[in-house]
Amino acid sequence: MTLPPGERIAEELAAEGRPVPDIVIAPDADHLARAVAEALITRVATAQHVHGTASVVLTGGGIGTAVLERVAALAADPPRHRVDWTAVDFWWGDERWLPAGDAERNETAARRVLLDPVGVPAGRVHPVPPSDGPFADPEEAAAWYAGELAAAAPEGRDLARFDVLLLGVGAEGHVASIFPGSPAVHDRRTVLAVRDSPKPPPTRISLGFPAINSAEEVWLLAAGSEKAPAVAAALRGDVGPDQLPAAGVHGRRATRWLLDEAAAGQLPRSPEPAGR
Ligand SMILES: O=C(O)[C@H](O)[C@@H](O)[C@H](O)[C@H](O)COP(=O)(O)O
Repeated sequence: MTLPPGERIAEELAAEGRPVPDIVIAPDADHLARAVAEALITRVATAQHVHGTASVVLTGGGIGTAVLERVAALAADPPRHRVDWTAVDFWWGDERWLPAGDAERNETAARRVLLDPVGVPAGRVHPVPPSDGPFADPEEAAAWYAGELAAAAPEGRDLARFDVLLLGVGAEGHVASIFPGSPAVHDRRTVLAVRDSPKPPPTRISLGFPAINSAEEVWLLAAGSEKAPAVAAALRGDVGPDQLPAAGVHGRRATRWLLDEAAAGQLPRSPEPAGR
């Protein structure tokens, strides 16, 4: 599999003194999902080696779910992939405010394709509350989820440790349920209710920037040519997070953009080697 790095844009960012994210470009969405799944398993295994446990924040969306399907397939080959699935905590970067078990909930998809097949224990799955749960409205549910994140904080930290936080990227540059020009962009809370989302359903709960950017590693996933303008603008840094929320996220230790060729289509590229 060819995964050429986005060398030229990295050089440009470095020349401007801006932090250089890691850019990986896979040939297509299928190869991307496989490559991200392999990388995620390796990262989780490493975190377990160091901390005894690992913690992953999941995203909704097509490529995010495809990655989890691939992780489940790889997990069926334990001699190659030694992850203890009973020692991985799963949180969500955003959720749709819908009843438990609704097919549109990010939790429902994640349980079906990965969490149930690999046998993650209930106590390690931390779903955002559903609309038919104990909370009267998404604001109350968001406040409760913020409390859960705080309660899981290791000593010396305010929030649970996130080893990897996955984020799909919308064509207009949204991440989690932080949409361009919405109040969520400026909200400093760790978890917030989102109303009037331009992407259905309209009511959602999302981590805010402070929680997203507390992750050790943030992995932004994008496949398809409709994502190319947002990806290029976010990486060039010429548009701020208010217009392009994807431009406002970064991990404490690493920020990785994991793209397919189509989503990377508007990035500056190194010249083709002579003779090709
Ligand atoms: O619940 C959601 O809708 C999301 O978490 C959302 O932020 C998603 O990740 C992006 O819209 C990308 O989705 P696609 O990969 O399907 O384009």
